Amino acid sequence: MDYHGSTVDHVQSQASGVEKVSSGWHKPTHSRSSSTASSRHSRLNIKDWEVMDDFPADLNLTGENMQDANTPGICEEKITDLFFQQFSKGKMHGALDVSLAVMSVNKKARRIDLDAGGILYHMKAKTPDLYHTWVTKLSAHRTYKKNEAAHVHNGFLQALSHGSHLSHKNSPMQDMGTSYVGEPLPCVNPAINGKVSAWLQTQEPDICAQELTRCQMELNELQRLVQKLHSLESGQVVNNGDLQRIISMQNLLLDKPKKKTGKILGHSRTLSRVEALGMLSSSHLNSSSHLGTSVPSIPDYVSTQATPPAPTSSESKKLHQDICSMSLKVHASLCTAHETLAQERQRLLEAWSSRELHQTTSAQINNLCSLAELDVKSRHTKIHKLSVSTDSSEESFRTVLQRKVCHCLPRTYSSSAEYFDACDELMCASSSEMSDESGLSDGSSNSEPDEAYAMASRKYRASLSKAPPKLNTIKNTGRRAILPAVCPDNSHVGLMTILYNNIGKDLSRVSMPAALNEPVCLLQRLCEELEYSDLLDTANHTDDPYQRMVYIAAFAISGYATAQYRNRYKPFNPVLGETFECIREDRGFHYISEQVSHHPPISACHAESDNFNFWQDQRWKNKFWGKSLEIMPTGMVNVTLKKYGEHYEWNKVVTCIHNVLSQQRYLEHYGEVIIRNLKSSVCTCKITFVKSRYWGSDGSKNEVQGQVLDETGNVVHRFGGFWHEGIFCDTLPNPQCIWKPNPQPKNYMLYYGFSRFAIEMNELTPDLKPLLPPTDTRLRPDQRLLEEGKIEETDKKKDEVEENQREWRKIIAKRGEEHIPRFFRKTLDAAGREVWLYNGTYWKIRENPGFVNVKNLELW
Ligand SMILES: CC(C)CCC[C@@H](C)[C@H]1CC[C@H]2[C@@H]3CC=C4C[C@@H](O)CC[C@]4(C)[C@H]3CC[C@]12C
Repeated sequence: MDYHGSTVDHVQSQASGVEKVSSGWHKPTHSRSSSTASSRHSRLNIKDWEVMDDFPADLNLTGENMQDANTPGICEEKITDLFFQQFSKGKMHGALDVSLAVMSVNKKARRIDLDAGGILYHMKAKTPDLYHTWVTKLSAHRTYKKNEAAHVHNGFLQALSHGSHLSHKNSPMQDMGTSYVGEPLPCVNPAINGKVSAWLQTQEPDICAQELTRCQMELNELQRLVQKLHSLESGQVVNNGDLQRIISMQNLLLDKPKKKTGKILGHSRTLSRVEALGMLSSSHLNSSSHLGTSVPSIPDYVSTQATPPAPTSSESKKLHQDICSMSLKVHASLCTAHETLAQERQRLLEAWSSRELHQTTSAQINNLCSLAELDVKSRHTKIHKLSVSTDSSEESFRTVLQRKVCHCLPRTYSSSAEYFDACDELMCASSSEMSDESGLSDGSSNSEPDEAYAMASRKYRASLSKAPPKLNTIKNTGRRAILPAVCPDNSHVGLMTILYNNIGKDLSRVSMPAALNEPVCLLQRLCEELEYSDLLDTANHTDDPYQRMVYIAAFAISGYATAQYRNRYKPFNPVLGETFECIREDRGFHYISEQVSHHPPISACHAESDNFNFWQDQRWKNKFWGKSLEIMPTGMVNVTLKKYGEHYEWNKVVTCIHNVLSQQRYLEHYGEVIIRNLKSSVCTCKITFVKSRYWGSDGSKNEVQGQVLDETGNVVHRFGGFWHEGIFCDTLPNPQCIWKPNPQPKNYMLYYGFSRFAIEMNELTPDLKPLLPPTDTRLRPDQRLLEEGKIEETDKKKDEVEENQREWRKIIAKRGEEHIPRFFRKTLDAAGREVWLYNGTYWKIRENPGFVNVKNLELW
């Protein structure tokens, strides 16, 4: 399989050595990636992507066909009963459950993406034929598995109604495949058991299926009669396919809303399906069956096609009668089927809205949902569609008035121009798109074989484990060592429900309840990248330029360490003009940051010490793949070392939030970082954040490897390790561990997973308060309330802050003005990129005349 044509061809042949690349497909480059590489490829049109809500209308395969989906000439991948597997050199290297993955296809580009949460496959077919074959087979397999899942789901409910535990040996769940093996199935509360049981007993589970089968038989009979009549009277043979199409069109048209306006009303999904098929079929019918522009109803069709001017024979008279009576039967059966479906729907609705059942079973229902993933899939489809739009308009301001988590039916919010706390922009990207390529999926410029990486990785791990651990000695910094309140449990917050309730919105426009927030904002998250600023101090005292580079590299890696424990909550999104200062006498630096742009959101920061200057402006793009969200930062990080007058600059890698919508969320960083010394070409550094190898164990997670190269490209130093565990450099005169993350504070899981450094950031001491500008994050009331554990008040306050900001922005816009950041100015760097640089005023004003004596922004 191929990600990006020729690039990947090249990478493949290098990366996998003797890899047999099939005539049609290439192996996915899953394990190495380059965030920089992604920009090399032109972006394909988003509109060309379609999220498969299986099953393609024109395909008529059954899942059974998929048991043997080893399409010839399609490399070494195959679809087995449950999994998409990848083979290389005869070894199975990875597998994903195709039926549970979100599948998006791009026919034009012949691309297929499968997002299974933990694993993302991006594939490209070499020919349209192969593309078609794969889409067909994958879809057929998924449909088959879905039906199977629905069956199991049914079995599950029946088992519930009989009070049996599903993990019973012979439970249908056993057939579901390895993905469920070992997972404890929901334990059933007897009260619910009774309810479900009563409910199930009142319905005959197969009645609907029986009705439909009957309908189908009758329709077949009707079709036979019409055909016969037609050939008898006109001598023409009615095309079997035509009639079938008409009938299926009729079925679809039943869905169509009464009102036929140009605008799509009602249930968008049903409509789009109808419309899509309608477009397909009607154009097809127009050309193939002489039926004109409109699609007639069955009776119309029967009368136009089958009714002769006058009955010509007794045989045809008889046929007419038969057709009439059969039509009546079909009508009656359809009515019964419709009624049964309506009743079932009503029962489901009632069961769902019954508070008691709902509350007590929500966990179990969640489980069921994730098992069957049928409904979830359709939501994914919508969410996926939402996420493709870019977020650049003023209209993305959004306040969710009703923040309580609500499991009720989809609700729409009426507020049109709203401010939102972007994940409020988790999503807080400058743009969010469904992408054609990703850092992860990109062909990587990494040329070393996987084995070499794996070996080096084992070596680094062994060396790191021998290095003495960092002692958990809490140095007395005079700062707080604990947050005032523990974090709220947000496991009940159904993200899917929130997103479902916001259908039609870009992901980045969806506001979340405060229980999902952590009491730091993105300006503070940026500051956390300085937690290991001592590495820069060391670099500034290292005379050898190559060794110096090793420390700079370790610093660049260390900024990612905090992600290990920070995937349950999201930072506050700073409002425009918000600032955050951080003076760390103990570490010798002072830091200032400001939110300089709202659309796109940009946070600029600058820190200075005796040894270094550090600055960056943070902006990024989102790519949502259905289950995972990739964050692709676009700004550069800059460090100057005072002693050597050097300026280092590097890019950031992609951060992927896997399983973003579930509690199994985790963060991964991947891609390549290139560190350049802008003042001298004596050395450069390449760091690879290795994408977790899907065939590897947990041992290969969070791997990082790097090299310092001299001017001619020779490797001078090698280092490696894990961004959450430490970095070891074995080429130094004295091979050593150059960085290890600080041990986490006690009970850190109760405190948002914060490090000691993070705990200290938002502290507001009485001596500091009068010195801060009123725009400082520490003074932001909603964040303070959250820190104090007052969740409900936080929600209210957050609305107020956002409302305030919205009003202010409206006023500025009305005046035709633009907000000018106070402490940063926009300029172009040497490479012509737009950057935000510190304008030097903050610390001066703070010192004299002091922020209390100048005009400030009132943000809250
Ligand atoms: C639904 C919610 C609770 C999910 C949690 C989302 C969290 C994990 C997301 C939201 C915003 C994200 C951050 C956005 C931007 C960056 C800058 C990048 O250079 C490193 C990763 C980092 C710092 C992200 C880490 C993960 C992050 C904090």
